[in-house]
Amino acid sequence: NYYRDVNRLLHAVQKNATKGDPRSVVKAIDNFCRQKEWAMNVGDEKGCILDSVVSEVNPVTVLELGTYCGYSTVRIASLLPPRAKIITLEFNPDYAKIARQVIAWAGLEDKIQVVEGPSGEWIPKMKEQFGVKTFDLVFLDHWKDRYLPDTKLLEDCGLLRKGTILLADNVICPGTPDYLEYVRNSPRYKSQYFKSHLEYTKAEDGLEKSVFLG
Ligand SMILES: Nc1ncnc2c1ncn2CCOCCNC(=O)c1cc(-c2ccc(F)cc2)cc(O)c1O
Ligand SMILES: [Mg+2]
Repeated sequence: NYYRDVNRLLHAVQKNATKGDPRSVVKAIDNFCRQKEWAMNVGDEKGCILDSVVSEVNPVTVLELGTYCGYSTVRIASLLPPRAKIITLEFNPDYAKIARQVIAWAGLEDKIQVVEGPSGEWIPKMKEQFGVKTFDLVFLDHWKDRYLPDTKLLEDCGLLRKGTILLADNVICPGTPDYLEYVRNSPRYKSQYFKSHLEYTKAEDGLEKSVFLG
């Protein structure tokens, strides 16, 4: 079952990655998913695009929607300045448990807060619960039909500021048509598509980077 698979992914990290070395954790997961079992991490090809956006934005406050095993969480956190923080929301408690251990192996617990529960419930509580004013970067990688409602929720809760970057995974596969239509046609966003491939495959996929104009 799916839980056993993610457990094997964790063991591959603990076996092949150097404790405290985030990039070796990323490498170990990519090798495992390429050679042993596909898993829905953003992967190494789209991961490089993610790295370049993170390095360009140099965010202090990051929100990630959909932690899964923590691959992109570790990838982002490894590029953040010292005081920067990531809040990452995961709905599935089994995934959250694995992600916490992957994050601990990478030695990034101090930068990352894994929050369990549905994004729709937690986004309205961000300010009061975590003292967040606005996010500098939001990485959307959770249920594809939640990208649009959660983006509107982030707007309504005043969690986006002029210049906040939204980076969305899987806009082609599995696809997020309503979200794409919104960010590409709304006067409140400037959007750009980064063509790539579905993690560990030759299928087309890509990331959509959208700047909130306020
Ligand atoms: N806090 C929260 N609130 C609400 N919902 C939440 C949540 N936290 C998690 N969830 C639930 C969903 O989490 C996982 C979402 N990710 C994907 O489904 C995904 C699927 C594929 C894929 C699969 C099969 C194919 F054939 C082709 C592509 C590829 C990807 O890169 C994906 O990211
Ligand atoms: Mg994804």
